[in-house]
Amino acid sequence: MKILNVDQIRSLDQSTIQHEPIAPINLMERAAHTFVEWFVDHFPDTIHTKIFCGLGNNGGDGMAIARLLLEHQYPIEVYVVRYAPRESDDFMHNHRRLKLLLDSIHYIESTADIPAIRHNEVVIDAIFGSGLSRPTEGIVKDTIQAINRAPATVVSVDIASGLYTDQPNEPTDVIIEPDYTLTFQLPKLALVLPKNGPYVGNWHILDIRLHKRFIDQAPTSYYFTQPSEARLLLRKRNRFSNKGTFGHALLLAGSYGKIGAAVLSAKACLRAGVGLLTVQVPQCGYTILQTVVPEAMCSPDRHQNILTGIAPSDQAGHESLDPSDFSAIGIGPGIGKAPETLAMLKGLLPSLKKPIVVDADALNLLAENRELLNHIPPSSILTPHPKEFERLTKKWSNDYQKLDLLREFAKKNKIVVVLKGAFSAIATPDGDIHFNSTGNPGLSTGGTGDVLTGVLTALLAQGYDPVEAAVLGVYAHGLAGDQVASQRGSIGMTASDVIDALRWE
Ligand SMILES: NC(=O)C1=CN([C@@H]2O[C@H](COP(=O)(O)OP(=O)(O)OC[C@H]3O[C@@H](n4cnc5c(N)ncnc54)[C@H](O)[C@@H]3O)[C@@H](O)[C@H]2O)[C@@H](O)CC1
Ligand SMILES: Nc1ncnc2c1ncn2[C@@H]1O[C@H](COP(=O)(O)OP(=O)(O)O)[C@@H](O)[C@H]1O
Ligand SMILES: [K+]
Repeated sequence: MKILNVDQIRSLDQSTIQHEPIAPINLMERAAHTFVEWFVDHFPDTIHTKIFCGLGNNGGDGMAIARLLLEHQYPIEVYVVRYAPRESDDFMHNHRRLKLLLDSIHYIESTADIPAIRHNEVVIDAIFGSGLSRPTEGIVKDTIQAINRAPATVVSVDIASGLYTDQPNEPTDVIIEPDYTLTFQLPKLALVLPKNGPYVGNWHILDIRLHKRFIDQAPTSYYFTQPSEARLLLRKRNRFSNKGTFGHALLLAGSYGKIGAAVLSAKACLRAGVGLLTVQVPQCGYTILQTVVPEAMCSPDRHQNILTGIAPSDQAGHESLDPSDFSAIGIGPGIGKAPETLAMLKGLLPSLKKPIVVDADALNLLAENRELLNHIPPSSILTPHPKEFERLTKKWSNDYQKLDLLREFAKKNKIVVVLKGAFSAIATPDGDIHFNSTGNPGLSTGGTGDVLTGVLTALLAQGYDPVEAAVLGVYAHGLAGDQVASQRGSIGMTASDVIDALRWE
């Protein structure tokens, strides 16, 4: 699903009005209807609801929502924040209709007009939507602060009032902090950025049937992975397949005290459908790996405690590995940053031809030896969390700048970069960014990144195109986390739970 910018959204509204065709006021009515459908599903009709409206079309939505909630018998109060002398036409239309049904509509012109808001109430925030063009001030700012101080549940219409749709806010901006955002038709860039967490809450998309052809043709570099899109990426298995069909992956993982990282990646790699798996671990990990992941072959490193190289045969009879024998290689989980491990990377990278997966300390080694980036095979997948990404690039001052850095880094190095976190951002060598839609805070626990490395390595080994592998793998990883959360809650989720919950259907 595409993410469009504010100008495109405005044109999309116009295109819908022109081509469907539909009168603007009826489009507003449709938006209000979809909002109310969601609202009725989530809140009983006994709940006291205060609706705060601005004077533009977001306020118009609020007026229409108020009327529809009245029809559903909700006890509502409506407050119009009078910050300017002029209202939009569609606001005025809905204001007139509401006045016929509601004895009193309240107007907020000074702080004395702001009502007390109690904990057992719901606030609907319809002050500003995508039309926000400057920071909130005066009576709007006072009203927003009062709503934020109140213990009530807050639901924002389209986007929290005060939050820009596709550009950074200043830290001093006053913005509604909703529990829910119900956004129309398409996700907005602001909704997937970490710093905006408090101004977004749980957000959902309401389909208001805006002009599909316009959306299909609109240029964008931002996408949000929908379940149907992820499902389409999944390859069907041939009845006559054999284990050779699904590739042979090599994982280079683990060091003394971090063999668990190797175990987790290995198990996840198998659960993501790889045909054959070899794991190279330091010798201290050999027995562990052979015991807990018997499905994987294990190649012990020459070194007892760290990884030092894809070893040629030695006197102890350790078999030599040839990187070109593997359909995909994943490097990094738990490997540490010993000089010998760096030497291994330096020796290995230039010899590789196929895309690989690079994670964790392998990324930190790259950050400290940036010339190695030139030897990463094209279309490889790097999976930094924000701190690792900062080490690879530089500090950013806001999330929008971070996205620019991410895009440039992926383009310049011709690689796929998965910047992990809530709504992980996957940057492609072409400069597109796909935000993941699955996952939850339960995944913020040690080892889930190692699981992702195993999953991505398995998908590459099976021949998935690297961008598709990243989009599908990150989606499936998050979905597994959601599955665990729905069964046992998100607190206390472990990386092993996530592996067990991986499903490919
Ligand atoms: N155009 C359409 O067809 C539809 C629009 N819809 C609603 O319309 C909203 C956008 O409406 P508008 O474009 O009227 O804009 P808003 O209602 O978001 O804002 C109203 C106006 O306030 C002014 N303004 C911006 N920032 C301000 C500030 N900080 N202080 C004071 N005034 C400020 C601007 O002139 C802006 O146009 C969407 O978010 C959505 O809720 C929906 O009804 C769906 C259909
Ligand atoms: N709040 C969150 N919502 C969704 N996914 C999350 C959240 N926090 C972490 N994750 C996911 O969990 C994984 C954590 O990876 P990482 O930070 O490398 O952990 P580790 O190094 O401990 O394995 C990533 O895939 C990330 O996207
Ligand atoms: K709003």
